[in-house]
Amino acid sequence: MTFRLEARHLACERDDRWLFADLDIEVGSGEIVCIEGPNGSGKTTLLKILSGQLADYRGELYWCGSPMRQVRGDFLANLLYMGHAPGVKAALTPLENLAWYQALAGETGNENARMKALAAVGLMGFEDIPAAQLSAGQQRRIALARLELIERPLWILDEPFTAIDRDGVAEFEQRLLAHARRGGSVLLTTHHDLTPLGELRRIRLGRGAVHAGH
Ligand SMILES: Nc1ncnc2c1ncn2[C@@H]1O[C@H](COP(=O)(O)OP(=O)(O)OP(=O)(O)O)[C@@H](O)[C@H]1O
Repeated sequence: MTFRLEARHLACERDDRWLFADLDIEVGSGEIVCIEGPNGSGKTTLLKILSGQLADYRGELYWCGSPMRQVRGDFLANLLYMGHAPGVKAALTPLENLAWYQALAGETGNENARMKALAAVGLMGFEDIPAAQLSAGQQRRIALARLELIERPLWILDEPFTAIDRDGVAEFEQRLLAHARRGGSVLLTTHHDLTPLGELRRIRLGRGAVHAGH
């Protein structure tokens, strides 16, 4: 399947200033797009708009060429969004967290697949320990196991590498690349330096560049 998410003339105002204005973005099969910019430049806001979580913006979103409001259900069925916070339930074990993610995605799955996903993110041996007792990086790895477990072509990831160690970042970067090479796509923010690759495009947001002027 080939697909494309497009934003045209996107603009968003916060606190009487434009975070971005007249912004065009496209991401399609096989592409990785990294949104860069300093703290407060609007990266999280932009990813929330592109993943359909915010409505207070100007401009148009299209999924596979159709206006988003007409194809929202299809778009959401193809999207895996991972927010800034890891979104891990502290009282649940890694295995239970993965079962919970699957339930949210409308899937039942099986324990073998969940164990395989945990092994892939380096959590073998920790599967039955409540997440509250795991380190910040291990909790982030539980969240990242979703990428292994839930098959969605478009990944929108807000700071996915927070608290991940250097070797882990290199491994996850390879996972993003493998996803793109299988025809998937990734839209992400990260303060890590990603390896420059053919699949990677960068979009830079500025800080408080334009005042809204009312
Ligand atoms: N709901 C909101 N209401 C008012 N202002 C907001 C809201 N959400 C975000 N902002 C403001 O918009 C600006 C951009 O925030 P955003 O979280 O998108 O930045 P960011 O580039 O992701 O930052 P960081 O690198 O620190 O994560 C900030 O100044 C923030 O205070």
